[in-house]
Amino acid sequence: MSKHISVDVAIIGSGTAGLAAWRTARAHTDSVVMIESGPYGTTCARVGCMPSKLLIAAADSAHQVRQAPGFGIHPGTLRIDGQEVMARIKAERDRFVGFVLDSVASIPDEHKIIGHARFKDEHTLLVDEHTEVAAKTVVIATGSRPTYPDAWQSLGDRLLVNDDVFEWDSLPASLAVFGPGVIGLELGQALHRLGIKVWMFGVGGQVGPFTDPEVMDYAGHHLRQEFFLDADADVQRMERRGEQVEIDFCNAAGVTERIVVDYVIAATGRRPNVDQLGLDALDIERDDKGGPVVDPCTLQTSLAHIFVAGDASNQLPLLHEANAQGRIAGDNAGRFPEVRAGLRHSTLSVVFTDPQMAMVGASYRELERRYGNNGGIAIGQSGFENQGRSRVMRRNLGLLRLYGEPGSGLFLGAEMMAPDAEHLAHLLAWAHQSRMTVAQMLTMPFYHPVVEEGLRTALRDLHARLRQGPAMGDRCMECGVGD
Ligand SMILES: Cc1cc2nc3c(=O)[nH]c(=O)nc-3n(C[C@H](O)[C@H](O)[C@H](O)COP(=O)(O)OP(=O)(O)OC[C@H]3O[C@@H](n4cnc5c(N)ncnc54)[C@H](O)[C@@H]3O)c2cc1C
Ligand SMILES: NC(=O)c1ccc[n+]([C@@H]2O[C@H](COP(=O)([O-])OP(=O)(O)OC[C@H]3O[C@@H](n4cnc5c(N)ncnc54)[C@H](O)[C@@H]3O)[C@@H](O)[C@H]2O)c1
Repeated sequence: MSKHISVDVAIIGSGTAGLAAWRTARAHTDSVVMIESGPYGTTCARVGCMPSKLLIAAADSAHQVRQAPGFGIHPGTLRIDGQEVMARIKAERDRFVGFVLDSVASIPDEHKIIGHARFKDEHTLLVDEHTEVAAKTVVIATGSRPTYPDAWQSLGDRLLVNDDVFEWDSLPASLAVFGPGVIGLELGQALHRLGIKVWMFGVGGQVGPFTDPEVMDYAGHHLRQEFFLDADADVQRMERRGEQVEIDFCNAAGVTERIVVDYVIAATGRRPNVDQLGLDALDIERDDKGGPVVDPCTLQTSLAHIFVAGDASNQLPLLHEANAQGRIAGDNAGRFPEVRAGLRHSTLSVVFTDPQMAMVGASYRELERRYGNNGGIAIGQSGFENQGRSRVMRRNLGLLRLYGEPGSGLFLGAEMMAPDAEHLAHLLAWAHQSRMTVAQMLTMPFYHPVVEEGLRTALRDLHARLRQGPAMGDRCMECGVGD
């Protein structure tokens, strides 16, 4: 090691969590370093949230053109220029990355080290072979990376992960997407709507983030109307043939079918980047996947001066969580040993499919565990097929299920595939974090005609099932003209 430094706080990773940790730690001390082994710019801006939403925005545009005849509008032949689509995505992506690079540039040079960090011991990090950092506290904010079966490596450059999609100069003709989870569905549906022939394969029947079987069934059924989706696929063979990939799978009729695609996208989950940190050098408590056990309120590990934030913590791999966790961990690392329990928000996640998917508060599976599966919770629901505003917009697809606690009437959580779920989910998350009862939520104002009236229908249903309000009629008034 050519250089030895000593600091109060060392942060490993300069993604969303690392940058947030740097800002909050800096409020306590100027003796902070942030170590980064890859390019600056964050996963969110470079290969995650932002480019994926840009791709989806282009796909939405194509979809609206295709939907226009349903309103009596006939825009003519749709032409999708793959080069222009990708050029806009990359230009806007670069703009978002540029904002992050600007804020990284504003961090003093002495606070930044380039290289891969690993632990030598509880208070010492080695960065590549050039710097040894002695730190009073450490924040691990190393993010996550895609994971897929090793055997798929044989596909060479025909095997892609999300990062690769955003480097395309144009759009391919055909794809197989493995993993109908969050990334697979967002990318797969968008690419299908951009004219690519998409086959999507899953395991075990899981679709999207859902744990409520009714919402999952609804989503699977609806998505299958749009593109090929086998959520419990029997894929028998996958082999590279020249510049393409040949896949044999057992189709719904039980017959082996062969497809040939330009690329395979692996969207089969992500793993925290904690396996190359030299954790074996530490006597730190680990979970069953080998990651450090992390206190959700302080973000401390069993070694009190080592914190984990963002995707690396393996809690909720979402952007706002990375930011919130980074702030808590950085604040605690800076103020150590006077650590504080930070505010953890109610769970809120949104998948930008069409219709969107969302989860709020406790999931159905969590509540089943907590309350038992013998009717322990009350469930209210509403469909969006006949919801007034949704029908007006011809976006009348969706199922919203709300969970409430019998007796107290507390709102516990929700799972949904619904129009504008991103907005419904925020209302519900705010109510959940405010610990509102279903009765209190029903006293809130609802405009007309809006998608939120569908939420009110589900709340009334839940209220009735909690036996705190009148039974729902077969048809609710607001589906048509409103209250
Ligand atoms: C395709 C896609 C779409 C997404 N869409 C959304 C969305 O719409 N909404 C949402 O909320 N979330 C979304 N996410 C998730 C979100 O992007 C992540 O939760 C978030 O970016 C994680 O931030 P982070 O700081 O934990 O990790 P990162 O931003 O990945 O930062 C980790 C950093 O640590 C560095 N590093 C790793 N190991 C070391 C080491 N040993 N030494 C030094 N540096 C190291 C890495 O190079 C990296 O720069 C999406 C993710 C993907 C992949
Ligand atoms: N809108 C958003 O907020 C957003 C968008 C993208 C990603 N993310 C975050 O990134 C995380 C990771 O996303 P992801 O989609 O990679 O993971 P995921 O866990 O959501 O989905 C992985 C899917 O792959 C399936 N699978 C696993 N092995 C398989 C195999 N061999 N063949 C076929 N299918 C297989 C799983 O059953 C699951 O359905 C998400 O949990 C989310 O937190 C969020």
